[in-house]
Amino acid sequence: MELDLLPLNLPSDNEKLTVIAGPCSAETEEQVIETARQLAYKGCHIFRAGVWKPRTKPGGFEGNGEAALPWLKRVKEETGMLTSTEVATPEHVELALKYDIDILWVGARTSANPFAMQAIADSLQGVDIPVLVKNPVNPDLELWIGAMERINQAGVKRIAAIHRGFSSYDKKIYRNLPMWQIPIELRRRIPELPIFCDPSHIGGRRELIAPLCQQAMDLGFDGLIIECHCDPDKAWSDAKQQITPDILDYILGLLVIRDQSVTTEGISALRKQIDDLDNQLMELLSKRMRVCREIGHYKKEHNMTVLQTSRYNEILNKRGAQGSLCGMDPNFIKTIFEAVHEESVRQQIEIINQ
Ligand SMILES: O=C(O)C(=O)C[C@]1(C(=O)O)C=C[C@@H](O)C=C1
Repeated sequence: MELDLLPLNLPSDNEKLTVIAGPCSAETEEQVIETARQLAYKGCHIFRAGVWKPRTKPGGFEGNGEAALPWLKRVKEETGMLTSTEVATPEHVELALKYDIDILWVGARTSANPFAMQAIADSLQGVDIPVLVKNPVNPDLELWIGAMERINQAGVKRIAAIHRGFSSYDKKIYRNLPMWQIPIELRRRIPELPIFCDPSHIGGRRELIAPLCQQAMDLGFDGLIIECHCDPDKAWSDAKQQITPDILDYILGLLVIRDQSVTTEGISALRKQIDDLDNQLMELLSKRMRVCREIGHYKKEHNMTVLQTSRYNEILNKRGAQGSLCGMDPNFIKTIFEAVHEESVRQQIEIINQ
């Protein structure tokens, strides 16, 4: 199924970029209004605040619920900013609409659950409101697209994806692994779908927000959703990843926004070189596979196993080291040769079973 989309039609902060900013959670009326005022002063057009907070464990602050929605309404009245919040159930949708929230987003735990997505989609039948869908917690592109298809089937055409990274046991650098290849594949599959980056949840730490924003711009993302708090150290949730409106302004000021309208004419000669090199790679690969098939016949005649671990290891180590010397990431080389070996094994298995 293809998504039937319309432009989001959201105000941009500096012509090219849509920024949504505000606290992780709407804690108190004062905190919401103060943060919103500071953001509006810095030229921010869209305010975010979590009202219902899905926490990993019980006992944490789970949001003020409906009580916080009039605060967001006040933000809109007093600053002119659009407001947005996370919805996870049809009741949330109903209440958000009742309080004139302008933009809804669906969180990563909800987009991972088709039943929850369908219930939200059903509650949005006939409603024209932009809906931003975060990637599911697990790196499953089909699930992410499926979540957006459900919303789209309900008649919502202003849809965007939010890349918030993927949950992982390894939290050494990032809170959620960016796995950029997944939003890149989403862009390849649905080029007209706007993609926002959520550097706060990917990074989980203030220091990572600026480089993550830049990376998103380098990849041609359409917007950013960033957690901002008037007093981040005192935040009731996700304190480490929230920044002040001042810092946000500083980060956005330094951001280099790439020009997507530049034509690729100037690099056509270089692309021709790439085409020639790719052709050579293809020829070499097919020559290599021919030799592998020959080995396959030999293995069949001599009743040998296809998998030869010590040779496979030798190749991975040798080529990995060679890759480093040529300025390439050894993991990249490993991935390439793993794939080559996989195909070689597949072809040999076919041969020995003929
Ligand atoms: O050297 C072999 O035995 C091969 O069949 C070639 C090859 C390869 O593709 O490089 C394939 C399978 C083996 O596991 C090891 C290496």
